[in-house]
Amino acid sequence: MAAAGGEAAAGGALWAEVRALLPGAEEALTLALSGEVEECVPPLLRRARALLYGAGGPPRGRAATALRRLGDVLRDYSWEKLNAAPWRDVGKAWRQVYAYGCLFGALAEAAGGGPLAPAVRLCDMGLLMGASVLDNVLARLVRVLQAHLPRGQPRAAPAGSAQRVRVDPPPTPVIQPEDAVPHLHCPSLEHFRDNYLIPQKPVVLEGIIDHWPCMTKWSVDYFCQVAGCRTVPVELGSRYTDEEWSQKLMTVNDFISQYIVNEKVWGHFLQIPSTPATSPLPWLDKQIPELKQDISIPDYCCLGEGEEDDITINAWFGPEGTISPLHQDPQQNFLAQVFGRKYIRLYSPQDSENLYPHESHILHNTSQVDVEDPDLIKFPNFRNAASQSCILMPGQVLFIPVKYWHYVRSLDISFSVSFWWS
Ligand SMILES: O=C(O)CCC(=O)C(=O)O
Ligand SMILES: [Fe+2]
Repeated sequence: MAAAGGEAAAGGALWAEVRALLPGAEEALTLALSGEVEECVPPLLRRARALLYGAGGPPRGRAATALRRLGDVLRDYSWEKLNAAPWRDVGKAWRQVYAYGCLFGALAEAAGGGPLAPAVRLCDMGLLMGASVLDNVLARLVRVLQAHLPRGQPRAAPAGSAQRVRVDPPPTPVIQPEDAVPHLHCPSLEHFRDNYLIPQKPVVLEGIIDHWPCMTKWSVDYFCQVAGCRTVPVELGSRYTDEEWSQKLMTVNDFISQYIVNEKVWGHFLQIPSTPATSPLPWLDKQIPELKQDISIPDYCCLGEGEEDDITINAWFGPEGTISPLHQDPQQNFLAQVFGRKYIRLYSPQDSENLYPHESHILHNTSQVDVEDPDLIKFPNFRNAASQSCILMPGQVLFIPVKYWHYVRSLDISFSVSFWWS
């Protein structure tokens, strides 16, 4: 009895915190949308709102079941709209309906007093695929839910890993001094601007991120602890040009246990040096602000003309052997290495014709050449392309000028953060 009473009290505390995120009165939750949706949708939203406020406490029993179902219907209906057109053409109102579907579903789960992982997943889906509603309530709700989850455990070694045959990693490339990207320690803004930004020359900057909290805090275990239960977008496949490459949503814990901890096993079975990678999608920014607090925007970005809010921050977390094929991006880039090492090869945009970009529009920014094993019969001019290379070490930041071609291979389990700026 005592235990049940304790659980009820804990559930009550959770509901009180959840409820405090929502307006006090039913009409104050306006359900405003930024555009038109089909006329059957607003009554569904209002019905869900009435169920939420009607009980005076957490919806229970039939009210909870009805709220959960309405959440399902709102998500299913808007999901079809989200997938019926290219992403940029999907109306914001439909993404808001999807977010409301996630919100009502997550609230029904939280009210039910059961495990909270499904509610966390719904919040993440809404954050990833929906548009912000009620002053970004899903981000605030997931923080509350996470605080009530048991804190993630450091990962255990995979069962039987000690007996498995380990594959030797491919050798670390040797870089000739004449091909090495220059290194600079904390240059002044002017020196960087005049010698690297204006002439568009790559450089490795040292000493500029040593004070970032991520440098001491972040590790695979730390991610399991702060974000293990969070659903994030992941890219699976050794390189995005491969046929079997795909994107998937999965929890950080699942990604780590399947693709980071077991990566040597993969390498052994598949006899390939490279294994799956995580995503460049903005989950760091949107979903897990705890991690974003541990980094900052490099001061040198102020030399650009764009606004700080327009800087795109990408997180790259993957096992040893993950490859980003040779490609170019439309903005300047600071690629900051937090842990692990990366081998990076760079080619000037002036060499583009020697790099054989794919012909299709979608892969036009990607070279067809496998730079570490080029087919010189198929791509003979590749031998005329001049490259620079570096092994990016933890604490170093590589400046990649806009449109500069870059090829990246992780030499260890690696985490990098890139800042795309203009
Ligand atoms: O680190 C990687 O694998 C790729 C990084 C990259 O392409 C970028 O930051 O633009
Ligand atoms: Fe890139």
